[in-house]
Amino acid sequence: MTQLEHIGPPRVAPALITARGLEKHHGQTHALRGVDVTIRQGEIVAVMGPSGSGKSTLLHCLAGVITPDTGEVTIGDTRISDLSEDQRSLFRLTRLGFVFQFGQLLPELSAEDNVALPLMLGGTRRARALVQAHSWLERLGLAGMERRLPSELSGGQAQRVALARGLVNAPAVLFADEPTGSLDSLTAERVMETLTDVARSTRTTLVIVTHDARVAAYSDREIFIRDGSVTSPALESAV
Ligand SMILES: Nc1ncnc2c1ncn2[C@@H]1O[C@H](COP(=O)(O)OP(=O)(O)OP(=O)(O)O)[C@@H](O)[C@H]1O
Repeated sequence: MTQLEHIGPPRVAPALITARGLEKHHGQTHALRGVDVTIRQGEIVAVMGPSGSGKSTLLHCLAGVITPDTGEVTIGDTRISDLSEDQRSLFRLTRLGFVFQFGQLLPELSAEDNVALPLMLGGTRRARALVQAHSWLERLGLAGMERRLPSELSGGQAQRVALARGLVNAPAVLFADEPTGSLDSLTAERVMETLTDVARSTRTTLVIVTHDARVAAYSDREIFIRDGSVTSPALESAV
């Protein structure tokens, strides 16, 4: 690209996730109190806040894992609240990726089968799914470990396998809930570098729930939640 091509108005990516007026109760607990969130295509966003503030509840509403009591979530041109439960499952399987704190790899499956699983559940044949799984494992520095069981991997390696599994279906959005919470700080940094490098190079939108400022430092933007409401970063730093 020449320097001239940089001249002109800044290119602003379109909104990919729009949530409006999200309210959610868990029993007596008012976990979300009218949350509005807009996340743009390719953005890396950290959702931060104290324990119990509603971060995971927000992530689960955005990803269609749970439905809000009121309010709407749109991803791309799909209004999640309009989908039936089966349609939401299929949408999650084919359009979204997930990474959790402890990886949640299936212990009886090898690394390659764990990564291939979302594709196979979506109807891809095993041989073809394994080709893509191998390519992601190699990209994440795990070539040669395809046949290992999760118990034969280090914590950082297992979390990379979980990243590969989250990315294998080329999701529009990768949701990560405390993705480095079970790792030591050096391994956590390496996993975050890998995660954000891959997200940037593939233009994958990344939503990370974390209470760790070192993890949030890898994001483009932070959304702070306190007592179920979004607060501004300036307000948060004053609290
Ligand atoms: N399934 C549930 N049943 C009852 N209460 C729940 C349930 N899930 C969450 N809560 C409550 O809702 C509130 C928000 O929980 P949430 O898990 O979203 O917070 P969080 O910010 O992700 O917390 P943490 O950082 O500790 O994981 C908390 O008070 C929690 O106890």
